[in-house]
Amino acid sequence: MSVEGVYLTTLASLVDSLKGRKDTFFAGDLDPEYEPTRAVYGHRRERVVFRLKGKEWECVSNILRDRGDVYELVGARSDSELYEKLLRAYYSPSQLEVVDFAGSFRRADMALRDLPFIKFYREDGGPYLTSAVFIACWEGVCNSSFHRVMYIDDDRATLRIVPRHLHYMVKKAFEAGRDLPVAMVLGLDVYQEIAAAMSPPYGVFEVGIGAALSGVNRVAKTPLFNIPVPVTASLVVEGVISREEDWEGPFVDILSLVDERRRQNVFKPVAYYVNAQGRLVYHAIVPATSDHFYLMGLPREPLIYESVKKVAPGVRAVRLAVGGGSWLIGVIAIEQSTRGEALSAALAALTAHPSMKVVVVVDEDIDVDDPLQVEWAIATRSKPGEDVVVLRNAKASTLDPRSPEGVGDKLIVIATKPFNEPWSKYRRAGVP
Ligand SMILES: C/C(=C\C(=O)O)CCOP(=O)(O)O
Ligand SMILES: [Mn+2]
Repeated sequence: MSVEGVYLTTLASLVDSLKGRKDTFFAGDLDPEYEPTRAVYGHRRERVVFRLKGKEWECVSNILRDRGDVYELVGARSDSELYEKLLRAYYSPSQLEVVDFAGSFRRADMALRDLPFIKFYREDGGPYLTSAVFIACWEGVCNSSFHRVMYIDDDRATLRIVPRHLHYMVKKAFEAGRDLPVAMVLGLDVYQEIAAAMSPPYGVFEVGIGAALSGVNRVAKTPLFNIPVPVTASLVVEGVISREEDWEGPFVDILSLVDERRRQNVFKPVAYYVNAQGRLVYHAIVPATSDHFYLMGLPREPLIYESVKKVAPGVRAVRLAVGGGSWLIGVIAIEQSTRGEALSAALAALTAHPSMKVVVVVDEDIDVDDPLQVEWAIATRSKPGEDVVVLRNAKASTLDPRSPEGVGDKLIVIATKPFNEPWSKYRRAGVP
């Protein structure tokens, strides 16, 4: 939601911009147990603003109700503009300017119980933070990524670390006989959130990507661990990811399934810092609702698009379908220019997003946002004996109960018109 071209570069300014808007539901004080989930489920088409009973936080949910909200925030009018903007930031992260930490944050006397932990679903193993971003640096490389955090007590919380960059840093620190110092950041602006979800190659600091998107490139280095954090954050918690393990989960994830309980490392807070305005604003992402889909899945689409474009220059659209939790099912629309291109496009999509389990390739006349059109394409344009490929035992999503330990099968469905056949047999009849 850029206001006349000015990007809303803090979560507080975004919340302020919602005041008086008809498309916002002001829910008042909510009990942190289930009430935020109920409010979001009851107001899917509205932004939801609330306070958590007994806590100081202003919370906002449903920031991203649909793709249109992402376009508006990034200043794009179409997928191609959105992808172009996200990829430009991805390949040209901003140079970060380091400013004085004391100018942006002040030390606060807080404990984990003061943070906006919410129990979202009956099946959740405890109250959770769902928009905490962890920033860590190891041997000159800094990384920023989302991790769900489960409250244990005032000094301990477990976080889910899937085997990506933070996992690698934690492993390296443990091999060196050390806990990993981190900054847990809450209330980041949405541009930094998108960047943290993009997963660029190891060595690229996501905060530079977020800065390129928002235009705010200022970071401050935390007093104890010297970790650069965006000055837009509401709260910074310095702490360590310790070698101690405890239970994390169960937790209802993006697929609306109960992700299993696992032994995970314990986060131990050391010092809390509130932004200089003293305003605690939090993005309460209700799992398996639109904020989750558009913050976790959508930032992967430009990377899938780019990968597909290498082998299929006529790629028209890329979707992580909401029916697959915006994570497991991809739909790719291409204008075919050579034989075999559709299969290569499917392989490129699977490579770009290893959590993708099913990929359907359709022609350019199919609307990738309309599951009925995708079904129609499968029904009329695919010949299963030739157009269905199953790959076994590849890297897969840890969220899929059919891919234990993140190893699973892939399904490719080519639902494009056979390359050499005429369109006349395959075109949908029009109404004159
Ligand atoms: C744990 C994850 C998401 C969630 O809790 O909703 C990330 C899963 O990533 P994979 O690489 O697909 O396992
Ligand atoms: Mn990274």
